[in-house]
Amino acid sequence: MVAKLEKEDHRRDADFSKAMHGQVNQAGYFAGFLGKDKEASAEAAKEYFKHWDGFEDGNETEEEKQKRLAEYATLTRHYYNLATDLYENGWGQSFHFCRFYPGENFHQAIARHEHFLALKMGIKPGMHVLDVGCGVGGPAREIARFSDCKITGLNNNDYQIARASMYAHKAGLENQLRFQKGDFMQMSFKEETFDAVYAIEATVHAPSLEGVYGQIFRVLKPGGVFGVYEWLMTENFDESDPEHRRIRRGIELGDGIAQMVRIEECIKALKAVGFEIEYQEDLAERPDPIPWYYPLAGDMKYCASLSDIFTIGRMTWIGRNLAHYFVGALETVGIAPQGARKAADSLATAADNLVEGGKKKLFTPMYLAIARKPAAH
Ligand SMILES: CC(C)=CCC[C@@H](C)[C@H]1CC[C@H]2C3=C(CC[C@]12C)[C@@]1(C)CC[C@H](O)C[C@@H]1CC3
Repeated sequence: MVAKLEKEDHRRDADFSKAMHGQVNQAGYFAGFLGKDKEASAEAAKEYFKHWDGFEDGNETEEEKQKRLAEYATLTRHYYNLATDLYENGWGQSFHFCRFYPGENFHQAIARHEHFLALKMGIKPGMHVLDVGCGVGGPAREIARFSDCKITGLNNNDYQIARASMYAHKAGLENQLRFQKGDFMQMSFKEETFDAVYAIEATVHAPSLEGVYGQIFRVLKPGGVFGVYEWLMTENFDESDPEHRRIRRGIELGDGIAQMVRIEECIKALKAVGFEIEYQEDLAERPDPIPWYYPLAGDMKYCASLSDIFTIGRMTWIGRNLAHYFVGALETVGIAPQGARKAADSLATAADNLVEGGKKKLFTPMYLAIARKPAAH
């Protein structure tokens, strides 16, 4: 019965995705953006923003919060229905942050962050690895090449799965990569399937870290390793401070997150499901000369290549205004779907709050934990 209902849900989501995004094309954002079905896009925007409208300041009742947590799967799916093309166009195919060295360009730094995780986890050639919340597969392609392993990508958004599969094919990596639709809170993999599991800035979308880490623990082989870059509020975050709550809410709203918790809760959750923590570090605390949030702050002085000028220039005052009025104009004349401007604006809100949270050290997008499932379990 459960399997039948799950199949029906999957079919419904797949139909919606096809209706909204149409044919998956290689051109990415612009062609993809204009080819959207207007009605389905408006529906995705309505379904996403109904969870936030009126509660932007972070003042909501416990009942409202519980409702959002219960509906995390639809909330996240619709967030990525709205955000994926904007992300790809503005950031690339690896949906995460990273540290930067002076002179290192944006895409090199992003790839190094992925290599660092693979190295810390000790991913070896031939291992079968699970990527939880794989996006459009940027990190999976990089880690498959870097470590010579096989990766299964898990994601609950059909559009992202289709794009990840298309890119894997284009890269000639079909033998190493496969992508599967699924909910990370109820994975359909058999227990003890994978040698290693990683999650890059993805498990923050879960309604409970213990829930998703418990699933990861279950599908790992005994002795297997889990590596995660987690989004968390730091020990400086004060729940009773309205400014802190406003920043957290801005990040949650703009990034499709039902609820973001503190570092200590992440550690507690890892231990509670049975992991032995081998390494933990907030990489945002390293004394780097360039802050992780510089691209979102539009800080042009750190650009290290021509392509950086386009990526970072988008977030300057001029770039942001151009994007705002351009998307707005396209929506007004009916070229862009209804809700496109609101989606783009909510990403701008996300950017502002991520930068503020980063500057005030209230938030980290790169809490690194390497945890092992005990061998004799
Ligand atoms: C949402 C989670 C858990 C992870 C994604 C992290 C980042 C890749 C995104 C967070 C905020 C996003 C924004 C953009 C790209 C992807 C993020 C950095 C844009 C730069 C895309 C282009 C738009 O015009 C502005 C966006 C600001 C926010």
